[in-house]
Amino acid sequence: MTRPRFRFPDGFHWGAATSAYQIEGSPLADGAGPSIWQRFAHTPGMMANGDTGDIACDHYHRYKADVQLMRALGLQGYRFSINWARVLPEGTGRVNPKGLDFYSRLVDELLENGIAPNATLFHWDLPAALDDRGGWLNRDVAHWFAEYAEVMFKALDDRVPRWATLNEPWVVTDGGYLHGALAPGHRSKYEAPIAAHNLMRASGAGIQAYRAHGKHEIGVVFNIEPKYPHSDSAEDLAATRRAHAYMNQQFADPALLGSYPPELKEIFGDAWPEFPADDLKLTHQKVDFVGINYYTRAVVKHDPNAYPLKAVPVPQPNKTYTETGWEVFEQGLTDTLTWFKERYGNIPLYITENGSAFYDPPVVENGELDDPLRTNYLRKHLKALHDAIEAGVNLKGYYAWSLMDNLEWSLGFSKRFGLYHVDFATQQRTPKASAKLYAQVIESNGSVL
Ligand SMILES: OC[C@@H]1[C@@H](O)[C@H](O)[C@@H](O)c2[nH]c(CCc3ccccc3)c[n+]21
Repeated sequence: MTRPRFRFPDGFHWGAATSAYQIEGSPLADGAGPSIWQRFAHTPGMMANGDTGDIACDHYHRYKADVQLMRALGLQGYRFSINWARVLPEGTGRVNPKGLDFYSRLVDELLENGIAPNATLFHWDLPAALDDRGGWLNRDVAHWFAEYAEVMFKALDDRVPRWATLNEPWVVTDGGYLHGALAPGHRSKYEAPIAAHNLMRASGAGIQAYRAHGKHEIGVVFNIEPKYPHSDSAEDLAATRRAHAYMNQQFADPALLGSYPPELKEIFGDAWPEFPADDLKLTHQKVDFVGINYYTRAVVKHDPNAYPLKAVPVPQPNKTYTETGWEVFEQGLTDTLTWFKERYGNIPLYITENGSAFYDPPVVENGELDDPLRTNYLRKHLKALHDAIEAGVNLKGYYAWSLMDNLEWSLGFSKRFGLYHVDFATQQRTPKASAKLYAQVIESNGSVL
C-alpha cells in the first residue's frame, strides 16, 4: 500500500492557537492589573466599532468548555498566551495568586484532556504599569521580563512542555511604536528600533532564566512574510531586500545569528542607534525551537515616498484576498520555511499561526456553518507545509489560527479567523466546515488532504 501523498511524519504535532487579550475577557478580574491593550481598547477611536476585550469570548469563565472544543477536534496541543498583568498586576514584584491560579487551572484542564499546553509569555499585552515606566523603551524591561518569566516557569514548567518568550516583536514595534495603529500607539522612527532591540534583549533574558529553571523547551515566535520583487529592476530588488530585512530579519538575525542586517541602518538612518556590543550577547541565546506565523506574502516595489522603507506592496491581479487584505499564496509558506532553514540552519520549527479571515454568513443552519474559502485556504497551506517537509525542513508541528473567532485587535470582532464560529451575543460556539476538515487532517495525520 503506497503512503498517502500528504501523510505527515509520525509524531507531527497538530494544534490551534489563541491569545489572552483576544479571547479571555475579564481583563481586570480577581486582582489583575490593566494591560496596555485594556487601556488602548478603552481609548476612543482606537478600535473598530468601539469593540474591546472586556468580554471577548469570555474564555476566563468558559475555559473548561473551550477545552472540550479542542478535544472534539482531536488537538494534540494548544498555544495560548499569559496575560502578564493578571499574574503581576504592577508588572514586577507582587504576584497575584488568583491570576496565576487561572493559568494553572487551564493547564490542568488541558492535561486532563490529553492536550499539550504551549504557553507564550508575551502576546502584546504589556502591563500598563510597566508602560508608565517606559515599557519596551526602558532597558530595564529585560529584567522585568526575566522576573515575570521566572515566576511563570516556577509555577507551571512542571506541566508546560513548550514555552515561547515573545509573539511577533515586529508587530509590536511596527504597529505600536512606528505607525501607532496598535498599543501603545506611538509614532516614532526613533523609538521603534529601541523597542525592537529591547524586546529581543528581554527575550534573551527570558531564555537565560529558562536555562536556570526550566526542564523542557523554550523558543520565540516571529511573523514572516516572504517578499517578492515586482520587477527585476535594481530599484525594486533593493526595495524588496529592505522590506525583507525590516520584517523578516530584524528580529531573527539578532536572536539566531547575533547580528543585525545592514539594511536596518539604511532604512532608519540617524534613527538607528549604536547599541552596546554586549547587548547582542544577551539577545543571542540558544533556542530549542522557533515558531513561525505565516499568513501571506508581499510583492514589493520601490516607492521614494513610502516611509521609512521606500518600498510598497503591489496588489496582485486575479488572486483571492482575505478579509484582512492578505493574498492567499500558499507557495509563500513553503518558500518561507526553506529560506529560514537556509539562513538559520535546521532549527526545529513550528508553524505557530496560520489561518484566514473570510466573511462567515451569520446564519448557522442545523449547527453547520460552511466556510469554503477558509477550508480551501487551510487545505492549500497544509499541502504547502508538506512540500516544505519533503524539502528537508525540520518542521515539528502546526497551530491553526485560531481555535475560535475572537477580538482581532484594533479591527475588533469584525474579522473572523476561527475554526469555531462565536456568536458574541450568546457566546455560542459552532464548528465551521474548516473545523471538520482540520479534525479529519489530525485524525489521519494529513492523509485526507
Ligand atoms: O491577524 C491575525 C493574527 C492575530 O489575531 C494574532 O494575534 C497575531 O499573532 C497575528 N499575527 C499575524 C501576522 C502578522 C501581522 C499582524 C497584524 C498585521 C499585519 C501582520 C496575524 N495574526
